[in-house]
Amino acid sequence: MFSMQNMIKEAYRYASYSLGEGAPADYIPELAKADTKRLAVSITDLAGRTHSVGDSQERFTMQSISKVVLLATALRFAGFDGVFARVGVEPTGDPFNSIIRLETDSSNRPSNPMINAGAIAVTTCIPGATPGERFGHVLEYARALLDNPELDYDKEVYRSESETGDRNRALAYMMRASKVIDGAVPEHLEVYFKACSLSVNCEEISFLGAVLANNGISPRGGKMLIEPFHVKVIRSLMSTCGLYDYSGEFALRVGIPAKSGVGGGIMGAVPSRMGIGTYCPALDPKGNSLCGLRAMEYLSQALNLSLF
Ligand SMILES: NC(=O)CC[C@H](N)C(=O)O
Repeated sequence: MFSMQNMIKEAYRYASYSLGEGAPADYIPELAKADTKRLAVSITDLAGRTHSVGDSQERFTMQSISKVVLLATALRFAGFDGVFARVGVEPTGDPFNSIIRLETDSSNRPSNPMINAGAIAVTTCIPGATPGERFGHVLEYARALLDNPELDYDKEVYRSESETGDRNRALAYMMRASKVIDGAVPEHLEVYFKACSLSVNCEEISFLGAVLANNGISPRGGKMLIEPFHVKVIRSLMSTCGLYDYSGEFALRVGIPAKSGVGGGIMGAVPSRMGIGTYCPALDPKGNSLCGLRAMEYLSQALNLSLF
C-alpha cells in the first residue's frame, strides 16, 4: 500500500547504498568534522505535514542553500530590477566558487545568484546601517521560511569560514573593482558568511521547499511568505543553476528545482506537490551531497516528480 512514510524509507534505503562514498567539505575546517554516516530524508506536503526517515533532527549549516534565502530577502527589499542590476540569470557550468567569469564576461557581473559571487552581490542589496542589522533581516526571514523561530547561525562554522574565506573575499573585491558592487567588502562578507552558517535540520529545509512548491504561501498557516513572481524567479534559478556545474545533469536525472550546500543539505521544491530535504555531509567532487542526490533520484522516479 502506498504511504509517504514507506516511500521515504525506500528512498533512504536506496541512498544509504552510497554511504561511505565521498567526503565532507574540508576547505572550511569546521565542516570537515561532520559525521559522514548521518543521513536523512524529509518531505513536507502542502498541508504542512512533515514525514522523515533518518537523522532528520541533526543540525548542519545551510551553506549554499542560504543563497535562496538571501535572494528572497534581497528581492523583498530591492525588487527584481534592483537585484538583477547586479547579477545575471545564466548558468555557468563552472564550480560554485569560480572567479573566471568576473573578468571574461563583458558586464563583469556574476552570472547568477546561486554561485558564490552572485550571492555576495545579492547581499549588497539588503539594506541596514550595520552588517548586524542587515543579517538581522536575513535571519528574521529565514525563521519564517524555515518555520523555526529559534533558528540561528552556528558561531563556530561562521568563525571557521570567516578565517579561511579568502576566495570569497577575492570575488567580492573583484566585483568592487569593476563597480558591480560598492560599500565595505568585509561587511558584505559578514552577512554572506553568517547566512552560510545558518544552522538547520533536514525537516526545516523540506519546509522551505514546501513554501516554494506552494507558490510562496506557508503550508502551515496560509500566510504569503514570498510573492508569487519572486517564487517563479527563485524556482527557475534553482532549476538552471541550483546544483552548480551539475545542474544540467540534475535536471535530466531528477528534474526538480533544487539547491544544494556544502554542509550536506539539498532542498527541493516540486511545484504544487511538496518540499523535499535531504542531508548527508559526504560530498561528490562538485560539492553536492552524494546520498542526497541518490535520494532525490529515487523520489523523482518513484513519485514521478520530474518537471520535464
Ligand atoms: N557550495 C557552497 O555551499 C558554498 C558555500 C560556502 N559557504 C562558500 O562560500 O564557499
